[in-house]
Amino acid sequence: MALDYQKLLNPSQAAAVMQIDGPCMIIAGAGSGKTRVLTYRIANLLEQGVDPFNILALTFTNKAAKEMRARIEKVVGPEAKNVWMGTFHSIFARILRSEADKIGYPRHFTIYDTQDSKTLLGQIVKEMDLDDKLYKPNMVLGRISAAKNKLISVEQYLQDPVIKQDDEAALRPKIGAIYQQYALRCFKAGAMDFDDLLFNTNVLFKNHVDVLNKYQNIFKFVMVDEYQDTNYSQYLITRKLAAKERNICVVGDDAQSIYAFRGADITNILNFEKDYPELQVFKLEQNYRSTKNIVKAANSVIKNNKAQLRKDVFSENEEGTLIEVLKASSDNEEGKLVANSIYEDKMNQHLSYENFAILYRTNAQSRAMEEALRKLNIKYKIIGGLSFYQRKEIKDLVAYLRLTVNHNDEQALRRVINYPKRGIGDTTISKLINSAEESNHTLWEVVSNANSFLNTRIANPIETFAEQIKSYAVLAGKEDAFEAAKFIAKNSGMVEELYSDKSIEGLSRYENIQELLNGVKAFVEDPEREEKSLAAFLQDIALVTDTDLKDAKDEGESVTLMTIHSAKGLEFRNVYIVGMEENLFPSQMMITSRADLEEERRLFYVAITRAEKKLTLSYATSRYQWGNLRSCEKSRFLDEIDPQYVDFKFAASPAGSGDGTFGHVLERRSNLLPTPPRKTVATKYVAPADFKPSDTSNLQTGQRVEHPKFGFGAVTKLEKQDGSVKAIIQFEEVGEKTLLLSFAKLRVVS
Ligand SMILES: Nc1ncnc2c1ncn2[C@@H]1O[C@H](COP(=O)(O)OP(=O)(O)OP(=O)(O)O)[C@@H](O)[C@H]1O
Ligand SMILES: [Mg+2]
Repeated sequence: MALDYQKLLNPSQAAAVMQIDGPCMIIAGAGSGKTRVLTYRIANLLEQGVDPFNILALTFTNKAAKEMRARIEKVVGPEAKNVWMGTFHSIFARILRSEADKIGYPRHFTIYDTQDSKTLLGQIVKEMDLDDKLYKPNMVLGRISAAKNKLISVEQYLQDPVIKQDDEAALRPKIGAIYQQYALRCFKAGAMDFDDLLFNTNVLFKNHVDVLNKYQNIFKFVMVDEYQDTNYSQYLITRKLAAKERNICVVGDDAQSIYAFRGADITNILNFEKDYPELQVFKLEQNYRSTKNIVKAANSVIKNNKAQLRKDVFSENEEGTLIEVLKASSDNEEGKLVANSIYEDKMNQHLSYENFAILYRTNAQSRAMEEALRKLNIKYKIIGGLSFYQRKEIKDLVAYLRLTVNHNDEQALRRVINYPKRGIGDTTISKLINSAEESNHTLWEVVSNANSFLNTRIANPIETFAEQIKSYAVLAGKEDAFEAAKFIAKNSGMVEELYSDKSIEGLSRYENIQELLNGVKAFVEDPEREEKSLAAFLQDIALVTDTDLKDAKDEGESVTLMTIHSAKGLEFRNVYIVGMEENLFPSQMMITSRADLEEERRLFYVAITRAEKKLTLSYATSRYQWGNLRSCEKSRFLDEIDPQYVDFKFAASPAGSGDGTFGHVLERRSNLLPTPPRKTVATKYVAPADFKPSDTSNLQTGQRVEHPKFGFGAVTKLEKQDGSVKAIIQFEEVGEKTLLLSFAKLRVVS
């Protein structure tokens, strides 16, 4: 049955959906249905008889792609499955895999994650005898990444006089040399980092016109969501793909461009108009997501930006409640206020915790929120931060799997060559690395022929290890991913190693390994997967983005916590934007120029426009940063919102209190709380499942800590005694305890 687009869409949306031939662009405000238009546009193409294999839709997260696919499938049926839909990285990783030989890569190339890239850069800086304080991996990776996203190759980087001048002025003249070595090492290891996936796609299309032709014929219709956040490398890929048919449709919002720091380029929107003079432009002005108040407040904020395309966004939804502002005396207090408010709204308005999201500027802010939510027994999930796949034990097992599929994967090899311990010491590993360097072999080639490089006694365990890995490869060639992974987890000794550790953390690491194996099993049993090999599984997990993890471990009804960056495109009934303070939001690091401040303001605009019904902003007048208590000033962004949309009553300093603390107001809030049933709001401390103790060798008095049994507390005194250190800690719930640091499992929370 054909869809009634006139009913599902407003006239401009419907017009954009019906326009099939030729380039089109929709640059419109938040919540105006851009993503909805793309979804129905694909549905319409399919209804018109377009082959799903001829449609390419690029989204910002895999999760967005999944949702879009599910919606289309609902209306047009299972053929929606065959539409090419995904992030730039996942789609082009797939294409690179089938064309890898053309650019000299193995078919089963590894994808290095950011951590792998940084580790490798650290190793290179050390090998080159450079100052690691000057050449911090994070900074170097940022430079290399920026170069790659502008398609600047190693050769160009080394030759460009302007770049040379820049690096010299920054007293970092060796970045080019590091880039060169880094690219070489990745290539030798058969590995690509995230930026390479786009860079190499461009290389592929540039050097192999036949390949480009092939994909131009496949992708007769190209669509891009969140176009404002594409970088040059992505822009060029889409331009090349659409060059033949010119059926390209992009949607975005210049007011929501928030990735300039990663090379996203607003000029891509302007270029688009130049590239396609026959372009049709559609305007969408009605916001369907949020109340009038929220939309007007968002407009009043973004108006302060000079650099933006003028557009009016309005809402026909209800007026809605005013924006609430909460003022707290500290970050912990802020957590409490937010948690209380969530609890209260959930109870009074019969909502589900799924309706709530807490958004913050930096991941570190989640700590105070988590603490407060846990105390009220409110379930939450964190998107981003240290994700499942970044945990040590998971990375260890995944390294075994990667090494099985691609023996040359140097970072994986270095990670597991002596884990679990098999008597291959650091000196030996250094020797192997040097031998590889000197003889111009890969590390794996040296490892698998260790006898030719080292004496027999040292070489034997190394060769045994190599044989082991080779046998895994044989197995992985015959069995599916699950059988292979299960065998490798056991045979490598990892399972036994973790099982023998009976501590709480040891147990949770063991469970994480089981969880990973469950994931592999689900992958293998998914009827929609054609390829069930270990290599296919690895590709799947290499491209999990932070936001995708929302689905990874669904713990039922829970509040969502994430950075504003990961909230792009999403919507929640009630939204809290916390940490509305100068130097935090806008971020101190980001406001050295007007352009940076405008990017921060766009980020604020993105945050506001995630809310459907209720928006709450909060700030604290003091906050722990780097272990010190600092006083903070409220964010200038709060004053930029037109006050007629804001309710400051919760933030008003109580008359006559004079000290500016929030005691009275807190009380007022607490009075508003319905008396919670005792069971739900237990004061008893509950340790989180993933509790991880910190290194406490530098513990200071005054620091806040968390103990798996005693809960939260502050260190009041540290005493040295017979070489060990005793800490006296005042716990909030159980009072003072004296603990020996060498035994106590403490997590430092600030
Ligand atoms: N014509 C319409 N009728 C009913 N609901 C609509 C209509 N258009 C959009 N919506 C709804 O409004 C909400 C926002 O739409 P959508 O997410 O597509 O907006 P967007 O422009 O992509 O927003 P963002 O800029 O945040 O990505 C969604 O819940 C969507 O289903
Ligand atoms: Mg959208």
